[in-house]
Amino acid sequence: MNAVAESVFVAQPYQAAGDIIIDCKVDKIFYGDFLAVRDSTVPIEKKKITGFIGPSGCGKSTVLRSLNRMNDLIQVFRFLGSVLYHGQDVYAAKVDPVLVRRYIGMVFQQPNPFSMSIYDNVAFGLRLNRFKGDMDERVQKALERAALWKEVKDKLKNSGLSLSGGQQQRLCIARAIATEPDVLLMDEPCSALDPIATRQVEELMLELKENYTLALVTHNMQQATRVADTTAFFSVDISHGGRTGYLVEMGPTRQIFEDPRERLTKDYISGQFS
Ligand SMILES: Nc1ncnc2c1ncn2[C@@H]1O[C@H](COP(=O)(O)OP(=O)(O)OP(=O)(O)O)[C@@H](O)[C@H]1O
Repeated sequence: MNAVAESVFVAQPYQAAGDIIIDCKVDKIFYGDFLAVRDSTVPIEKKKITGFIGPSGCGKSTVLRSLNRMNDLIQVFRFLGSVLYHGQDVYAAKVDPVLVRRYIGMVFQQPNPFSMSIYDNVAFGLRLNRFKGDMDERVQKALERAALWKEVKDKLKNSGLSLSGGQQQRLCIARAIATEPDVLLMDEPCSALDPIATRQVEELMLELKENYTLALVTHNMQQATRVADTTAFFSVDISHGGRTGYLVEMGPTRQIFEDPRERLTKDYISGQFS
């Protein structure tokens, strides 16, 4: 593909087979004057795992974090487009971003338990939301769903920071699901974990999709093939002297890896650039 063609490249929209829970249409995303992402339509299907892959700087995290307005915390961030969650634009003027994050939760790259007990970590969001129900039951349920309960049930008062890295990440997942969100955004959740802990978190993702919708940024292409139902491949357009990310292709993971439509996708997954 020559530079001019690449500069106007817009991916064919992915026609999702299932229900779409978040319909994200990025026109442009800026950090100050810097155009970070353009022209990317990324539908997130209900109770599926959508993987975001692509070279460094192509905007995977930027798009992921736009889905629950996490980037609002960055002053120079500007989003042009729409993110429809159950048909409602999360960027509409009257929408409270805190409420958006209540329904669309987030798990980060580095496990980041708070410096408090395992129990209090999981109860944190519930208390913030003034949860009035049975706290013990909800904490247990979240830890069970995060496949951590058996390992921590006798030491709930111990600090969350006393757990191993993999356990800490599962604790963060328990904290994120305790408030019963609909969608979990995961930004390279295994990059700080060893292979065994990575496998556990991947298995957990597959279990979680029975109840939740997941979107996952990963650098690890094997991980995308292992867990993602659908994969979105982003690249970087350097044709105008900038470094602007855009969606090249999105489709069922198998098709993206075994029979990609676009040359760029093929080159990336065959390791010809990174
Ligand atoms: N807070 C910020 N302020 C300014 N520019 C930013 C900010 N965050 C990201 N960027 C820029 O936006 C572009 C996209 O970054 P982003 O982190 O979304 O890419 P990525 O594909 O997730 O990269 P990586 O795989 O390296 O994590 C990059 O050029 C990056 O430098």
